[in-house]
Amino acid sequence: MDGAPLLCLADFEAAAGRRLPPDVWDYIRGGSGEELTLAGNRSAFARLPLRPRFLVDVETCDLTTNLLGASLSAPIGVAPTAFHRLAHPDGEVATARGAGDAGQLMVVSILASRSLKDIAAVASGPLWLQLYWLRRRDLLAEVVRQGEALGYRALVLTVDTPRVGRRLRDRRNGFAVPPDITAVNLDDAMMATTHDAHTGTSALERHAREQFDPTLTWADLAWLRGLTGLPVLLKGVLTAEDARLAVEHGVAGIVVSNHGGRQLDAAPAAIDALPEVLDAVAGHCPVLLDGGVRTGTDALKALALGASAVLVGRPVLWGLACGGASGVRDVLGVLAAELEDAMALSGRPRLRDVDATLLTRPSG
Ligand SMILES: Cc1cc2nc3c(=O)[nH]c(=O)nc-3n(C[C@H](O)[C@H](O)[C@H](O)COP(=O)(O)O)c2cc1C
Ligand SMILES: CCCCC(=O)C(=O)O
Repeated sequence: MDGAPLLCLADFEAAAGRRLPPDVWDYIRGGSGEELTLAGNRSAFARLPLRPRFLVDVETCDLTTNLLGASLSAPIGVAPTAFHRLAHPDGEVATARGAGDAGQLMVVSILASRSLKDIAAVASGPLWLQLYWLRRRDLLAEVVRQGEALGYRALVLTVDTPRVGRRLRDRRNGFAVPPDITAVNLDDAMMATTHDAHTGTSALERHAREQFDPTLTWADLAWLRGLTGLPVLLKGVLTAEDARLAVEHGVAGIVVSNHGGRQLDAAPAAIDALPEVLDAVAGHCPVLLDGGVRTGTDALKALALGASAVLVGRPVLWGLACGGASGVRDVLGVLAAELEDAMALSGRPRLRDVDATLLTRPSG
């Protein structure tokens, strides 16, 4: 690691930005279109003040929680992001080690650059597997079977990506995935286009147009359910209407997310979409959130609104770039320490005390 101490996630971001090649850095940090949603994910958190209570015994704050049967040291996990070897040579194996050391959940992307088997072999914490709906259903089914056999505990189907958003940084850079980094859990021939660099276009955008199935509808979920006994969560839900449909289709959970501002630009900030989704779900399944979580107080705000946990995407890649497994452990550790601190300083020592009164004055 650099000489300067890395005390908050912004420190990891600055250090990672100095280490990574400019086109990879742009791929990681960028959003789509005018990057309104990317900025909104942060500014929406900043607009929510917390209402601390005092004269509460906060000597011990308990962050431990249980999510779909998995015990976690804190309600904070790793969001699925593609190609971790872009950030560190050990890729997802380092991430899984770091997340396990931190006692936290890792959601592994179907576009992981290490095998599901190697990741599972080092993981001491729970793993979930994220899916994109591929036109090649045979490959999708094979990945699901493999994940289930290896002990991945849930599937997270990302619904906000019928195609990849207009990411102008990647188009300007002619971004393509370097030839030595591949989505090893999928077919090499199918992934070949991800390495195809052309100025003015993004190889990942072109790849997704070819390989992701944009005809996916609610009716197709039954096919996925028929393949596996694993719980299925949907990632990318932003409205009450879709949340209600998700519950009707028997999902095990929902991740409120706008894909870190990388898909529909002008989609609502994740934290702003959370209340309507929670309202519609009415306790039928856990609701998680990702997008712009950078501090313990951000996490506390999402939990106060009713989220069961938060996930972080880019910060994990910053940790990886700064120090591999220990960098990931440290990023997750800083976030958990900040959350613990915020719980103490707001007079909410247990997660069950973290409720809407942290944000809104109770009536009466
Ligand atoms: C570089 C990068 C790659 C991503 N790859 C995936 C992916 O493979 N699957 C997926 O569902 N989401 C993917 N995402 C979205 C994340 O899961 C998550 O929604 C987002 O990063 C959360 O926002 P944050 O980065 O502000 O924490 C990716 C995000 C980034 C930044
Ligand atoms: C082809 C999709 C690339 C992974 C992804 O979801 C992202 O970059 O946001």
